[in-house]
Amino acid sequence: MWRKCVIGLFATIMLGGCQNTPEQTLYQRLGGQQGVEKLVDNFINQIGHDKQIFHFFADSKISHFRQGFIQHLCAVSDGPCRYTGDSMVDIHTGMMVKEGDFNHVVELLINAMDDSGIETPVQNALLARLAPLRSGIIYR
Ligand code: HEM
Repeated sequence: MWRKCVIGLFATIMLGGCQNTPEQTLYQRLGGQQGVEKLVDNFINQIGHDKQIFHFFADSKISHFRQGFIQHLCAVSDGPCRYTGDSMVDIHTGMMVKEGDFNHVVELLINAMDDSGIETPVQNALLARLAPLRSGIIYR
């Protein structure tokens, strides 16, 4: 009798638990809008202190880059945004970004995610979404 009750209770908790915890989007796992904005601010801070990458941004308007990158990350992570900026190819054409530069920017993004306290599985999920963009960014 007790055993049946315990099993019944366990099943109820498990099913209830499933119903109450729908799968989170990557955007939510990044901390939503606040989390994405903090991540981009940490990323800009990383770029600002980096000798290899900073020169690419020397003529850029950082407030415009910030808004565009936030919107792009929000859209890429299934957040409630639509990216309205130029394509990755159009933006990065003429920069001649080398493979090593791209890899270094990824490292800076990882540093920024560490600074934000984003957990490794969430970091990996975001990097997996950005990796396919590589060919549209390098050697253009
Ligand atoms: C996964 C990698 C990358 C992603 C997702 C990405 C995404 C973006 C986006 C969305 C913007 C537009 C922001 C706006 O609206 O102004 C942008 C701008 C820019 N990106 Fe990237 N980017 C990546 C890698 C790189 C790399 C490797 C470099 C150089 C080493 C770079 C250099 C720049 C520069 C200089 C701008 C500003 C252009 C301007 O001032 O108009 N990006 N990027």
